[in-house]
Amino acid sequence: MFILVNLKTYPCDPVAVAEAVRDVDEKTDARLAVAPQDAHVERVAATGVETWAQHVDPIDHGSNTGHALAESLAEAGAEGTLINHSEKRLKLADIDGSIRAAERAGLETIVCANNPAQIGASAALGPDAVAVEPPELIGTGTPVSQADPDVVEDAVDAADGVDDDVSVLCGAGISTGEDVVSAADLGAEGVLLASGVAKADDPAAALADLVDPL
Ligand SMILES: O=C[C@H](O)COP(=O)(O)O
Repeated sequence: MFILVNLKTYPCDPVAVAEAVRDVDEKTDARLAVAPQDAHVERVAATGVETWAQHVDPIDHGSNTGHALAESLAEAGAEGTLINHSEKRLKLADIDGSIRAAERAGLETIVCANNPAQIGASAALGPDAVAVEPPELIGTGTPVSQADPDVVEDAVDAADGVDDDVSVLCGAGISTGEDVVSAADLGAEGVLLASGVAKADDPAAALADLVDPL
């Protein structure tokens, strides 16, 4: 299982969380990574943890202001990027452009989507993976893999129907190892989570619990 911890703009210490993720990653067969804010990518990557960007824009070097350039994030140490997160929605043409920008910079891609229909459309654009996240469950602590298993299974079917090389993750409310096991049982190859680690009193303990049953 791939466990991607999105730090969003939570007021946690990104380096401390990154070090905890790195330490847990070294003790489990699961693959763990962290997606910090752009300003923290370089410091987080320096810990040795697999580091992801939260977003890239569909742009190239040039006359662009206030954008996230894929090449710059890759140079800072990012190995992959989220695209179209529920909190950073893009138009279809921009999702396509962001995937192409990420590919140009050598970044792995996960396109997020609200539901199985959007997962199918996203898979058709050829990312490495897609992640289904019902927006109403994000940040609630109610795990999508247990509260809405159909949406995960339908997302897996939707992606497989378009391109079975595209991996499917699920996210929203995931915070325990039991939630991760439920996601795997539904066919997800990974989980995307945030508050369960970034807002935990003890992120290292929360991470240990996430991988314990794997
Ligand atoms: O990127 C992560 C997802 O939006 C899930 O967030 P959450 O784990 O706080 O529900």
